[in-house]
Amino acid sequence: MADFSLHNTNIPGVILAGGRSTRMGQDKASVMLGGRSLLDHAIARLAPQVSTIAVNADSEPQCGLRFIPDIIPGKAGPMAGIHAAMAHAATLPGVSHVVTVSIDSPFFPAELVADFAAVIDSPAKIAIAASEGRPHPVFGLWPVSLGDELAGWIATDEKRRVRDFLLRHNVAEVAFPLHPTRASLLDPFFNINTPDDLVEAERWLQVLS
Ligand SMILES: Nc1nc2c(ncn2[C@@H]2O[C@H](COP(=O)(O)OP(=O)(O)OP(=O)(O)O)[C@@H](O)[C@H]2O)c(=O)[nH]1
Ligand SMILES: [Mg+2]
Repeated sequence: MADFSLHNTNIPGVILAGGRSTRMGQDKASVMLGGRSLLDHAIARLAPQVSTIAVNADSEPQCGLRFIPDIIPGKAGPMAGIHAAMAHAATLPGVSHVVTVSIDSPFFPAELVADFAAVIDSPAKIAIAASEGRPHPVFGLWPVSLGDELAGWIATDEKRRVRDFLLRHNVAEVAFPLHPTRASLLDPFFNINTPDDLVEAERWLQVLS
């Protein structure tokens, strides 16, 4: 039997909205989808699942939520945002893990945090999302105790690929099913990186029940 279980009433969430948005050509947080910004989509989807929400970005978003910039300078990639999330969550009382979601996947599962929490059976375990056999490691539940180690890894690893960091740890990959719509099945981690992806996301929004 597992000797550790996570109470999913005290898991803070961080929306990862940093990065360069090169392919989109504009800050993804303020990109509009179905009349709402991607930031508002992420907040609406995450709020029922977490105890608090903070936004990791380069500049303060106009949403009134706690703003946590990268601590490690130089746009070091998604792991820098995950590091900022861990450092922030480590200041909150009684918190062992923090969940991260990406700003550019607005259809992520409503059960994300509950399904992550269910597989955490030791304090140092990481859970990351997968769909259709592919991992989506920016969607993860991270032990806040890994903050210092992650900072050291970012400082020394050349490529700073999330997958390489995960290889060093106890990780559970949680597979999420495709989501039924009035058209075909939607990958809940559908990712908006380009203006064309945004057009496709608008089409998905029309057929979601
Ligand atoms: N904090 C932080 N987050 C980042 C950084 N780079 C990417 N991200 C986040 O990581 C996730 C995946 O980002 P991508 O879509 O791969 O990259 P992007 O920089 O937003 O866009 P591209 O420049 O088009 O690759 C998103 O949630 C980004 O906000 C970074 O340097 N710092
Ligand atoms: Mg992306």
